[in-house]
Amino acid sequence: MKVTVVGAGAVGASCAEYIAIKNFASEVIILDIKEGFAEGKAMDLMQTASLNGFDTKITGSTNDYSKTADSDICVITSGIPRKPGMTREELIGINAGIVKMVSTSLIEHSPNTIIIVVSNPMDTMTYLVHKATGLPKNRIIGMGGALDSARFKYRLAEALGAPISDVDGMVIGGHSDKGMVPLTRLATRNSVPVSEFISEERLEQVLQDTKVGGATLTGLLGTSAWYAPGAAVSSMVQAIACDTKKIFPCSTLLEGEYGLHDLCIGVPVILGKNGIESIVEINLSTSEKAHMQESAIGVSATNKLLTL
Ligand SMILES: NC(=O)c1ccc[n+]([C@@H]2O[C@H](COP(=O)([O-])OP(=O)(O)OC[C@H]3O[C@@H](n4cnc5c(N)ncnc54)[C@H](O)[C@@H]3O)[C@@H](O)[C@H]2O)c1
Ligand SMILES: O=C(O)C[C@H](O)C(=O)O
Repeated sequence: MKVTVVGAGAVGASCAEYIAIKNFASEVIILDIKEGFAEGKAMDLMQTASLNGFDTKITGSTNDYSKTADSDICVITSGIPRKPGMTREELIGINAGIVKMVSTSLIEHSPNTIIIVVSNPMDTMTYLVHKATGLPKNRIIGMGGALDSARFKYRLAEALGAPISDVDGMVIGGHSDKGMVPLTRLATRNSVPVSEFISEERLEQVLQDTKVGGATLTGLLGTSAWYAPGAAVSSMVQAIACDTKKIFPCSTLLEGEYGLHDLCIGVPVILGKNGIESIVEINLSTSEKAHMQESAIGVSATNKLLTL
């Protein structure tokens, strides 16, 4: 199993580290445009191998895509992150050009690969990769919902005073401050609806804190987060590499599912060796449907800013 991660920055390196520590891939290539940067990150990570007990071989490359040839999975984390006070959508001007160039370079060398898009604004970048590469929809997957759901579970556990392992919940919709749709109605503590334990007001606070999870961290860190994003990507890579068929909310091209067309947005999917094995259509309440519709309008408006 060969995995390429483009962008050796905060998220790319964290993602490569978690993939290596989980020890399911034989090879991870990290590629960056900055001279020597990916090679340095790869060497530093390889020097953790004996300490962390993994055999994954990590190699760095400065923009040499021939090193990425025949990758089974490629992750795109290249591009600029936001600064405090910015929205993810404001990154489109710089990141669209980077993501377009990177995705076409990747498939030149790995025509059968599965691409996971991380760069922001992620739903629009995932749509752009569709337009730029023409790959089948099961092989282009945006990462957002896995991270947002992890943050949702963190906030739920905090509100419930429960261990996170006792909590389950999912966030669908666009990966944006306004567009996320945390499914509070379906969240549970060990199979019991969370509404049995906490008030509607507290649950609303959990929902709001979840939606601004990325912005909150950006305010604290001065740049956007990397540990949870890296862990979220690595879990998706593992599900594909090990053909687990686990459900993750992912950004995927919708062609009528959830009543939506011609955009990529977060919905539950089954991940396996073919990438997206299927989209899971769950019954949403009237208000969840309305939030999803509103979220889709936001994503489509950002898509319109692309020059395709
Ligand atoms: N989808 C998500 O949930 C999620 C989560 C976190 C971050 N992000 C996004 O991921 C991106 C990366 O964030 P980061 O914190 O790692 O940023 P970073 O600045 O630490 O790293 C980005 C890296 O991309 C490299 N790069 C730029 N242009 C490139 C090119 N053409 N080819 C190869 N490499 C190139 C840079 O040299 C840099 O090393 C940002 O757009 C950020 O908003 C998304
Ligand atoms: O918040 C950001 O800009 C980065 C990322 O999308 C996140 O949610 O951490």
